[in-house]
Amino acid sequence: MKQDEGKSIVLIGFMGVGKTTAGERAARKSNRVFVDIDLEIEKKFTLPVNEIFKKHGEQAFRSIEKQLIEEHCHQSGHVLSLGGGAFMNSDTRNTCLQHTVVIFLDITWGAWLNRYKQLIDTRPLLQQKSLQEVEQLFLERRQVYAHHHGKIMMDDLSPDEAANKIIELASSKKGAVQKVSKN
Ligand SMILES: Nc1ncnc2c1ncn2[C@@H]1O[C@H](COP(=O)(O)OP(=O)(O)O)[C@@H](O)[C@H]1O
Ligand SMILES: O=C(O)C1=C[C@@H](OP(=O)(O)O)[C@@H](O)[C@H](O)C1
Ligand SMILES: [Mg+2]
Repeated sequence: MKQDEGKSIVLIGFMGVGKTTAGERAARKSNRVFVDIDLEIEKKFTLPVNEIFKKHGEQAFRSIEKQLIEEHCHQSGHVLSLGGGAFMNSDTRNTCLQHTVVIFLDITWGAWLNRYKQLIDTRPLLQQKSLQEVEQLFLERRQVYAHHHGKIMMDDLSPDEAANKIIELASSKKGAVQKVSKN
């Protein structure tokens, strides 16, 4: 990687927190290339995520997801929005933490609940679960998202405000991240 281009920024967090929306804006504002991993998976299967889960199963989705993140993590100067489940894979997690600046977009359960209805049609994992089970998943995953280089609380942020914070936080973390990657 050319040092002056900088590491890519990887956005993690629970489904619906705003990784795709804020990531696209952060990339545009900072002249970086934006990659949404879900969109790349959809292009590979030529199907929406929901249909991939139905026709090919979650395992097939996770396998391509892992492969695509691995490829994109080694590019410099990009903004990558991951799907909310991608970081549960320990290989993916370690690759991202080693080669990119990982930013956790966090949200409280109460604020997330306001988005639930607008998410359910397009997020297969929400369709199979009661609200209580979704909350359990939210809490479990939050512990895994705790492995990050920086965190932004999204409750009261517009997509543009979140994008500005992502750019600011990523540039402030550059030194610390370079130190980690040398080990
Ligand atoms: N900062 C925000 N404030 C309010 N709603 C948002 C915000 N960011 C995204 N949304 C809305 O929440 C939904 C999920 O956003 P999305 O970017 O797809 O999240 P993710 O990629 O984390 O699943 C979309 O309907 C989007 O319009
Ligand atoms: O949390 C998950 O396991 C998933 C999150 C989704 O992405 P978003 O986090 O962008 O909604 C998408 O990858 C798929 O529906 C599975
Ligand atoms: Mg997304």
